[in-house]
Amino acid sequence: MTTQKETRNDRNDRNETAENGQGRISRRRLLGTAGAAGATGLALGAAGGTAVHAATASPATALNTLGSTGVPFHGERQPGITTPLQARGHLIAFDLAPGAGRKEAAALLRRWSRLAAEVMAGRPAGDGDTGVALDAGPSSLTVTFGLGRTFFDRTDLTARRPAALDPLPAFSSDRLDPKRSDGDLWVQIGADDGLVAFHALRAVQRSAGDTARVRWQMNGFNRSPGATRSPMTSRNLMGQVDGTNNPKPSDPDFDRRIFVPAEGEAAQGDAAWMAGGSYAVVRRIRMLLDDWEKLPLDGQEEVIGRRKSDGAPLTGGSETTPLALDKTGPDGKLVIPANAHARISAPEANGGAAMLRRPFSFHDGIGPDGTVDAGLLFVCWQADPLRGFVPVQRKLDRGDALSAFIRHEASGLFAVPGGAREGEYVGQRLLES
Ligand SMILES: C=CC1=C(C)c2cc3[nH]c(cc4nc(cc5[nH]c(cc1n2)c(C)c5CCC(=O)O)C(CCC(=O)O)=C4C)c(C)c3C=C
Ligand SMILES: [Fe+2]
Repeated sequence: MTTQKETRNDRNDRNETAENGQGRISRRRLLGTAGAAGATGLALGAAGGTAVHAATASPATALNTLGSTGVPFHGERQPGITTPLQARGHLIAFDLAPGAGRKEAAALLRRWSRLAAEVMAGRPAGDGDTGVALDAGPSSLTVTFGLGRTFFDRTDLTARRPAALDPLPAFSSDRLDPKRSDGDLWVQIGADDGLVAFHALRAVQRSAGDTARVRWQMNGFNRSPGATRSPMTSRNLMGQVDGTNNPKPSDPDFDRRIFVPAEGEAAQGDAAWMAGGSYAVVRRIRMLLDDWEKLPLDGQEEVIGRRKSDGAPLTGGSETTPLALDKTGPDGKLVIPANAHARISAPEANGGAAMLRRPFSFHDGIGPDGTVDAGLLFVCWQADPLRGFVPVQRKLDRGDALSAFIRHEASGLFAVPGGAREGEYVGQRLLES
């Protein structure tokens, strides 16, 4: 008989175990880890970030590195923040059901955390597993949990709500649909396989039981690993190389900008439970592709300030060359226009404000107005939205050339607590202290 603790593809490995300091894992899996580490280096090029990979392939199934690459659920930080962009994504927000309070919310987060640890390791989702992910390895699945502003009122924890969850300011270009915005709880699911991602999504939905109801769901995608000759920064649905100037985990101030510190002002008092956590701003940004695609190439490049072919600044060099913001052309005009998106959003133009952008593209067919309903599920991560998303969006709202081609249609801000240690669940430090 196969136990739930076993990997979907790991049934022959039962007797070949070795201690890894965190419990027992299969010897073949340990060997596989070394192989997957090579793949980690490849994957990092897509989004930057670190993920510890544990492979789960057995010789019987000979998974390639895409399927066998796994991301651990337990750790100081939640997965899905610095994990390289995955090919598939689901964003889903829940509201606690009437009558569900702190006790029920704690039980739900405990259930979800257990479930996430299982499916991220490539194991079944418990009794009644749907079988959708049978045959597949973990495929870089990540499940990330966040708490919305209203969660704290529903659970009588208003006094512990961090100031960073104050509502985002209204922006003049907002066209937000409240039904597709906010939510008590938020779950981000990413994987490099569509079936593995869907399997986790359904398991999360079913495990919500009577405690929480789906408020909204959005489905997205990115380029699949291996689709390009070598690992490259991904493109968005406007065709631009998008993600070049993201903060890198190797930057000296990366942790300070993206994660709430364990010590210092931000970690004191009522929000100490957020140590190691981060704040996610989620925006559904529709792209007005019919208008964008009519714009000639040089016009498109001026909107961003970078070449479309390779993402290099219009001032020359390659993708990673810094923008020469002061450079003028023979006509005396700035080569990177004053309203170019890359100029306006740069940290230098925003008092150093920075965020880690980790989006998914979306395509939901044709909208009621007959135009394509596609764009960017913009997800950005920061230690404090007032030093990340807010100042940058304020600036973009006032004079970004890209504004004519996009529409912000939904919005959410979520506190994403630090990772759960073994035996712990996400949010436990808030809910049980
Ligand atoms: C408030 C934050 C931002 C929103 C909203 C946003 C929307 C958005 N961006 C693109 C395409 C590109 N953005 C690029 C760079 C870039 N964008 C932001 C912020 C927001 N973008 C930042 C902070 C940066 C980096 C600026 C820098 O440091 O140079 C680029 C250039 C390549 C890159 O660095 O990633 C593109 C292309 C779209 C299509 C979009 C909404 C749909
Ligand atoms: Fe941008």
